[in-house]
Amino acid sequence: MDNDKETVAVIGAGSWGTALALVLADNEHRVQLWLRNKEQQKEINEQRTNSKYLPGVKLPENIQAYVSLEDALEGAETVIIAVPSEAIREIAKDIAAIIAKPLTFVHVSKGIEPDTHKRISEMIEDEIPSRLLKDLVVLSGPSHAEDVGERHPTTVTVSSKNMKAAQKIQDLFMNKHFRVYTNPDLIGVEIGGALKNIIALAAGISDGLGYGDNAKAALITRGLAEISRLGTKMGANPLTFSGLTGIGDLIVTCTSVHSRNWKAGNLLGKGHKLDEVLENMGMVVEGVRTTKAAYQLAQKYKTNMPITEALYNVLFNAVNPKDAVDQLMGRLKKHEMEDLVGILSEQMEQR
Ligand SMILES: NC(=O)C1=CN([C@@H]2O[C@H](COP(=O)(O)OP(=O)(O)OC[C@H]3O[C@@H](n4cnc5c(N)ncnc54)[C@H](OP(=O)(O)O)[C@@H]3O)[C@@H](O)[C@H]2O)C=CC1
Ligand SMILES: O=C(CO)COP(=O)(O)O
Repeated sequence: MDNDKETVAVIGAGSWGTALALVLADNEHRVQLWLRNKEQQKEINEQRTNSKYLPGVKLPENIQAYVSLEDALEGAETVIIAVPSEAIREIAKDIAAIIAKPLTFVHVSKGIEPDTHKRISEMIEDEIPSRLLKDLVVLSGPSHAEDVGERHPTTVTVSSKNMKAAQKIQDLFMNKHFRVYTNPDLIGVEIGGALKNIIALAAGISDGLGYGDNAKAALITRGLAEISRLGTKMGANPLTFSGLTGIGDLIVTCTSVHSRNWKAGNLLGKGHKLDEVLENMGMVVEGVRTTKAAYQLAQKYKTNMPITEALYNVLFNAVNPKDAVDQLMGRLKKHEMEDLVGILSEQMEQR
């Protein structure tokens, strides 16, 4: 493994930024972790814990927390952006105003922007001028911070327009607990990571309603079908959806009690209101915003996404979760492999 030691800035000390800082620190890099809360900074630097976002994990001395973005970026060649998708533009703009030379950026966020329908890498490209953007890499896959904090075996994928840069980030993070793959399909990797959160919210609702494993398996399988359908139309390689950033992340987020999206869905299924759920979570629930974006994208690309549509109605049109499930189950009968049938009949017609 090629692990040259370097100074890495991690922007965002939530659960994921902190867990990734730990991986980098285990690889003996010097980690400069940026956050906005002075109390949290003091706790990390003095007690070596981040009790709000990653309780029970001892952080090594080579992680230093900063509230000044300038200080966190000082001497860093690589910048990991680990804030919720809603904060990406603001943070990217702030970084661009500070740095003087091009740096490698890695984003680890999972979302799509409503209205613009931009992926995270596209939002970063909008905000950081190309002269300051050496390379841009995404890191995604089935990886709850809580498990990474325990150093449990975890696998993720990195992707970039420049695969040499992706390989460099693979080396930066890779260790015996954290295995990193590469995949050149940047669109597929970003779309899979973003859209699985919609299905995880739905799986949480299903569990909250007291429906069983059959319902969850159905949501995961048919969820993957609609993610692949939209993702392929947006330019992704369909094979990516059977990989870590597709089915892999869908499985972990729909089945883990650690998932913020599943937890929020679970409370909705139990009858709590969306505002109340989000207020009490204390951590980001990306699937809510992405449901809006995916609902708009389904219309734009004329793509059938019944689970996304049902969830959109629960979140934004006050449809009762049980009624939404009844509507999903009561739709017209259809062929399971409708996309495949469509492709095959087109091919037959062309012969
Ligand atoms: N948690 C996980 O296991 C994983 C998360 N992800 C993705 O990583 C991203 C971050 O998630 P996660 O770490 O869980 O989120 P958390 O809710 O745990 O933490 C969010 C962090 O971002 C900071 N933040 C929020 N808004 C702003 C803002 N406007 N400006 C600056 N900082 C801000 C928060 O700071 P403050 O405390 O001051 O509010 C906090 O440090 C998401 O896109 C998520 O989908 C991906 C894989 C795994
Ligand atoms: O993306 C994740 C795991 O891979 C985290 O999902 P949650 O935000 O639902 O916890």
